Amino acid sequence: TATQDDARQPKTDEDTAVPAATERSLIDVNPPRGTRDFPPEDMRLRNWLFRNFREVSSLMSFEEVDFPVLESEALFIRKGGEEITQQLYNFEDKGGRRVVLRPEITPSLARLVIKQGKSASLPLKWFTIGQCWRYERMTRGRRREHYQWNMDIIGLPKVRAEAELIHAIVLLFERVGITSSEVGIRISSRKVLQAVLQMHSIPEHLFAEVCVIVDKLGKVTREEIEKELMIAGVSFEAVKGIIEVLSIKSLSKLEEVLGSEGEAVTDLKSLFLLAEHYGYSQWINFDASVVRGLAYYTGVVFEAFDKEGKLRAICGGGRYDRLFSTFGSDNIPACGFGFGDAVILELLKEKGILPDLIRHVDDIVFPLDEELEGPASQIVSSLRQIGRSVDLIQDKRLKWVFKHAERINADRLILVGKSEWQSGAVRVKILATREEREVKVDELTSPS
Ligand SMILES: Nc1ccc(Br)nc1
Repeated sequence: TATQDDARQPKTDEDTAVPAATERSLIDVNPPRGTRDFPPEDMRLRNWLFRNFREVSSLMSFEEVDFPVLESEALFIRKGGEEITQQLYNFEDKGGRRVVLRPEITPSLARLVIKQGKSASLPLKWFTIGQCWRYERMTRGRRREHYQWNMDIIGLPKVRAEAELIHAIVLLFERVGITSSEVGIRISSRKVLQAVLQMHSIPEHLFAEVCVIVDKLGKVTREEIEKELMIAGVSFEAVKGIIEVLSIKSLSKLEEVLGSEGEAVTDLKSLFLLAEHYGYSQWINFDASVVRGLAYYTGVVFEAFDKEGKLRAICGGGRYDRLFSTFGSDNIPACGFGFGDAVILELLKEKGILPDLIRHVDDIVFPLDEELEGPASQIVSSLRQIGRSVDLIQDKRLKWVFKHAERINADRLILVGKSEWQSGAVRVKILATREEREVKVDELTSPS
């Protein structure tokens, strides 16, 4: 468009009549703060990643769903002081409604399950890939949007659901070339923390808030954690107990501390046994410090991380068995994870294993002069009719066309020339063999 042309370069052709001294102010060509454009090369990489998300979802027999990026603010108002609810991209629309650009997917998913009611026969295995937003003061210069692959299993109370979700994550890593020596999946259960709070008679209503605070372990100082826990009403003794239990790194040690009968230990032992059967034990380890930062998790929680510790969590998730009742619905057990589009690509880049995503087109068609544009269009149409991708080139010199054919890895370059056309033929160059010959037009669409 004119603006883009102007943006690219000032006009120098004498035949472009630009008034001598016009005031032209260039628009800001950058996207809004914290957001990204996806020019073709980046879009090819994003599509490659999303194709892998979709293929894993299909391997697991998950159904795709989608929701509006715009949601009612009420869906995300919850106690517990989570970062995600303190950074809502919220505003009032022209109808005076309080709305948000969604910060996560799970509440929308729960909303749709409730809306579908009995017509949604459980268990449901749903996935989506959607853009999520946060409004963060740009002081930290972090992105304000990212895309998340979400996989959720609704209606299965047992840890075999979590075992399925972790299998999906492992399958994804294997597909994109990541190994278990580079990435691990830390697993724990919030029932560990629940047991500790019960041991110290900490009231249930503090559970979610304590989880959100404890999730900051490793991100803020231990003193800060202890201070926030005390402010939240957790006794000094309980704070010590919490920190002590969360430093446990083995299930056997956890069993020593909590006993063998509690749900935390039995759930985790079942999950690690299932992992053996799936054959992905080498990807996972128990780590009691994993609690995740979302208030609504109630059971098993997990997150994938790069073992060099350079990056933020690659993905994370867990069981949320009370979310539906907090929305006023009959309660439905559920678990799920979110897998962002940014950290995984940073990791692949850092490992030097980003895929080389070349362009390709089956045919390039180029009329050698203007009066042959009609015949060229006729050829293009017949080729596309049989499903061949065709790049029709106009207003270029032949030298540029040859270079372009190499650049976009065309299989064939079809030159429409006057003399050949008069005998119902065109010149075809096969790029792979560099062979060039005259071909009858109706042969172009026959399987070669
Ligand atoms: N929840 C959320 C949304 C957007 C980004 Br970027 N990160 C996290």
